Amino acid sequence: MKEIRGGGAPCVLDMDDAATVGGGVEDTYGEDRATEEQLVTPWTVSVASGYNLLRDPRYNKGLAFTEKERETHYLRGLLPPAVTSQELQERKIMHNIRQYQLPLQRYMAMMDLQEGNERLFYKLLIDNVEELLPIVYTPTVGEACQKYGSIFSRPQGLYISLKEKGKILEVLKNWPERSIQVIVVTDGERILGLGDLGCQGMGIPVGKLSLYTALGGVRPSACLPITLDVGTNNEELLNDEFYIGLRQRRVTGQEYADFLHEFMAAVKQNYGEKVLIQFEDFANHNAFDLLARYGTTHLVFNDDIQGTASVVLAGLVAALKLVGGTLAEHTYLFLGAGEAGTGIAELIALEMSRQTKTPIDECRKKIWLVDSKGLIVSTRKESLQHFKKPWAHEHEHVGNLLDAVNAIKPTVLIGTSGKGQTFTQEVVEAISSFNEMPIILALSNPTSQAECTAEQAYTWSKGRAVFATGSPFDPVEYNGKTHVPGQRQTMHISFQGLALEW
Ligand SMILES: NC(=O)C1=CN([C@@H]2O[C@H](COP(=O)(O)OP(=O)(O)OC[C@H]3O[C@@H](n4cnc5c(N)ncnc54)[C@H](OP(=O)(O)O)[C@@H]3O)[C@@H](O)[C@H]2O)C=CC1
Ligand SMILES: CC(=O)C(=O)O
Ligand SMILES: [Mg+2]
Repeated sequence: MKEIRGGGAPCVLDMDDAATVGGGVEDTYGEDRATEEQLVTPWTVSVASGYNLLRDPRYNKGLAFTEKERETHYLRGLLPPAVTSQELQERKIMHNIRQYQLPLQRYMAMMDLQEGNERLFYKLLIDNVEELLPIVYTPTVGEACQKYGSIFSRPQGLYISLKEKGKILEVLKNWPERSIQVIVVTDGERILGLGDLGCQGMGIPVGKLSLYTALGGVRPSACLPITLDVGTNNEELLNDEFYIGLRQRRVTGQEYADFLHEFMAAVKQNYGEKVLIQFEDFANHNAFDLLARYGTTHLVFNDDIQGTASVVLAGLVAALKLVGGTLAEHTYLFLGAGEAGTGIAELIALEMSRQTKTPIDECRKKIWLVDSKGLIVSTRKESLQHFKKPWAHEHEHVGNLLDAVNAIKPTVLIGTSGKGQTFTQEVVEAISSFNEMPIILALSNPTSQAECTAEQAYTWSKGRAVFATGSPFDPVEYNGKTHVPGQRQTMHISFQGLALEW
């Protein structure tokens, strides 16, 4: 047995109950065992009770507090008399959320719930994942970030700005939780395909971490969303009176590197070396360097480079069962040669190399990428960013995607450009003219930035495309056949904002 003393009465925990459950973090607060019937002791600094308990999202149960709990925790009179189950509360909230016409209103309702009753929020998310994922993550989170200054009510994570330079460790200590397992951090420079949203990128770490809990089972108290505010180059935000970040342009070079270094050191000092730091939506001129710099000293992961690659490879392996052939027998063409594009390309090449025992350089030759200047070819090598160089193959200059499709004749076309409507009718018809079942992945987020819509992909390929998107699309009817996840050979990956449908 051990005794924990807060400001109120001592609480006695059975040590077996406090045992480590997963990831090496002790379940100090009893969250792993919490059910609706059994209220875990509501520790804050002291045991929360009465009015404070109702305002503590981690322990608030709203009208689901039982008569006994209302008595024990000084809640009498603070709640209306009805006692309702969590299930009834869930039905009520879903009913209310569905009344909202605008996705952003639904997003705000979900954020309110997260701030008011965390367990109900996660129950809702888990039970209605297909419906609510597009609300708490892409596409709606993109609009939420664009308007974050206007809709901001309460902070949901840590904001660490240049004002805190030299004091980042102290700032981390202001966060109420000690046992952090996962940090998702952004500097807001490449939010989905929407560009630099500065401090308002906070919606991304908050949304991604809610998926860690809802889909991955990581305790909410072990998750920490962080936004590093190093300024923004978004003039519209700098001139927006509601903007919540620093009103200055981004710092770069040594000043940026020093700030990031202080942050990385402070995280390790405060939470130990086992905390996972997930970099999210950094611009590529920083993302690759951060991963390389901290890959050997910290437990780091870049979702856009590495996470995307793993779900796309998994999707391709599944697609090949339908289309036929091995990874090495296919030819790949990417639109977009940044984090997502080169990250996916590298993992495909690695797996191809593993499967065929062929040197990776040879495997890379099956993969071609187009960036804003055209096909990446060897004559451009000198001027290319380092992460593009491995993809500079021998070929004459090709200036645009349509010409590249006709020249390379890919069997797989992958969009990671962040630019909407770039898989035009000509492009889809071209790839469909020499493939019975072209694999087309329009991965850019949010929906407005998708390279093409599901309807366009199925219509222009005459229903033959094996199609996947980054943000979800409704089922499409083409020639009397409904192309919908769950019908035909369907696979659906809903993590990482990726919905693969075929
Ligand atoms: N579905 C998913 O799970 C994921 C989706 N994404 C999405 O992928 C997109 C890109 O992200 P990321 O790779 O990090 O971004 P980057 O900025 O690193 O890369 C974008 C790439 O697209 C190229 N590009 C931009 N516009 C055009 C154009 N009109 N024609 C040809 N190429 C163009 C850029 O060219 P240049 O280098 O010449 O500037 C660059 O190579 C985003 O929309 C993001 O939301 C990202 C991660 C996961
Ligand atoms: C899904 C994701 O991580 C992105 O679009 O950036
Ligand atoms: Mg991302």
